[in-house]
Amino acid sequence: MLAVSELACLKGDRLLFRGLSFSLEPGELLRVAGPNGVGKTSLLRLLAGLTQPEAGEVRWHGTPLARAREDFHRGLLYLGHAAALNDLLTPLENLRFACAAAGDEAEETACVRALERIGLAAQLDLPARVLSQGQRRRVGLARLFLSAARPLWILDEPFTALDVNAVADLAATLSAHCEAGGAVMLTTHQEAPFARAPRVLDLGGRAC
Ligand SMILES: Nc1ncnc2c1ncn2[C@@H]1O[C@H](COP(=O)(O)OP(=O)(O)OP(=O)(O)O)[C@@H](O)[C@H]1O
Repeated sequence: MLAVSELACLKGDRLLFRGLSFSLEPGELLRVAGPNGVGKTSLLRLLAGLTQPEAGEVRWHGTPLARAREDFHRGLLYLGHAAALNDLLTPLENLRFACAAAGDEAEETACVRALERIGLAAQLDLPARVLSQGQRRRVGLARLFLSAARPLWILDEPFTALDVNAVADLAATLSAHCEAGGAVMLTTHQEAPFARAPRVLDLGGRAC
């Protein structure tokens, strides 16, 4: 699905990593590990097309990303580590806006169902500014339930601020996506009860 070869990432005047090669196949869950500041978020942002690599190549189903951008972005769900909500809008409005911005036609009823599924049934009509950190995180994660058709999920710290039950629920959702033929690449500093242990890509040992 995704093939990364000889990737290098420069931030400011600091080379975070170089010569990074790995692949991600359907059904796989890949956890990017390593200490704070090693470059995990930078790697995910680079793969999501938000920044450019200093060197190396990313292929999507065998085609260099530069020539497969449209197809890649149709197949990708990227959730960054910040909740990125408009505080004046409700969870429902935020979710519909995020879907529209990503080019997804999300019916109101489907969005309501996704928010209920993620545990926000009682917060549907509240302004996002009054939500707790865990609830803000859940608004973003509700997109998972509207993105089954996107095979590749790249998630930066998706478990942050979630309670124990929500962590277990999210781990089950990600495991189910992989079992259905999707792939997940994520960063997290905490353990989660995945159905199968994730493959680990440790950036710590590769840092420059
Ligand atoms: N514009 C920049 N100029 C210089 N350094 C930068 C710039 N942007 C990011 N960095 C540095 O790049 C490094 C990698 O940051 P990144 O957010 O990718 O780390 P991370 O592994 O995700 O860390 P964490 O576990 O804390 O989330 C950090 O040391 C950060 O300070």
